[in-house]
Amino acid sequence: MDIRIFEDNQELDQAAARLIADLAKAKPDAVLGLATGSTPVGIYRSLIETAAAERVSFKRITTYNLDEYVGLTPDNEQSYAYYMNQHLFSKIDIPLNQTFLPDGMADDLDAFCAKYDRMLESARVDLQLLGLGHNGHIGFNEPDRELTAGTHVVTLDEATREANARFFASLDEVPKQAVTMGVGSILKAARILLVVRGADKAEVVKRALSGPVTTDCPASLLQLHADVTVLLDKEAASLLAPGGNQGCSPFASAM
Ligand SMILES: O=P(O)(O)OC[C@H]1O[C@](O)(CO)[C@@H](O)[C@@H]1O
Repeated sequence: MDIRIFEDNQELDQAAARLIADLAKAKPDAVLGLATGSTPVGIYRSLIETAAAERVSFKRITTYNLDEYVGLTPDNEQSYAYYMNQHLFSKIDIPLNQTFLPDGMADDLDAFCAKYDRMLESARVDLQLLGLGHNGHIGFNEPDRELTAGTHVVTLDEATREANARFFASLDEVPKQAVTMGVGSILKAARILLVVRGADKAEVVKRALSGPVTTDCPASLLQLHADVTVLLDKEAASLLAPGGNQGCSPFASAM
């Protein structure tokens, strides 16, 4: 794992945006796996700026998002479809028919999941952006005795609903279910970019990067992937042993 630690959150955003922009330049028809939540907001802002400054085109890029709430229409401000349009798609030149998210409104969710997996199979993700939940979830793959490889419907942990309630008017409005790519699909990406910020995630960062590989912490499965880049702010990295077994040079810092 290539772990980079940043003193400055804007530099972290720029570093993540740089990786995505460089991929789009080197491979104009690249397939991106995208994430939502608070973590990528600054990354998308920085990517939009970089794309404008360096004339990076997304016209031939295809994107697949990790997850979506069940029961929220794309025009619902809390849906991840709305989030992606607001924070990225409406501000770059990507054709919307090349952007894909799980459909949490599908009449037959299981059939939709199978279809999403077929799409992911035929378009291998070049770079998968990931955030990290406090309980170690990636996408909406919650800790469990067993994890699911493919796209599936998941019942959200109460802790996840509570963490995400800040985006809704009340906890009651947070959907109880979501559709998420499975860990198998996530691990199939050629390269993974995990981004984590904040002291409140220091413990789970330590578990994910240097703890045992276990379904109790789905992000720990990333240790099995050959090409993972991790961008952390110094608070999120605060419990990692300097130069320890997570393969990290302390404060590799801003590139
Ligand atoms: O960036 P945040 O808002 O802390 O969310 C972290 C994780 O939670 C999710 O948004 C799902 O709850 C993930 O997609 C994300 O990786």
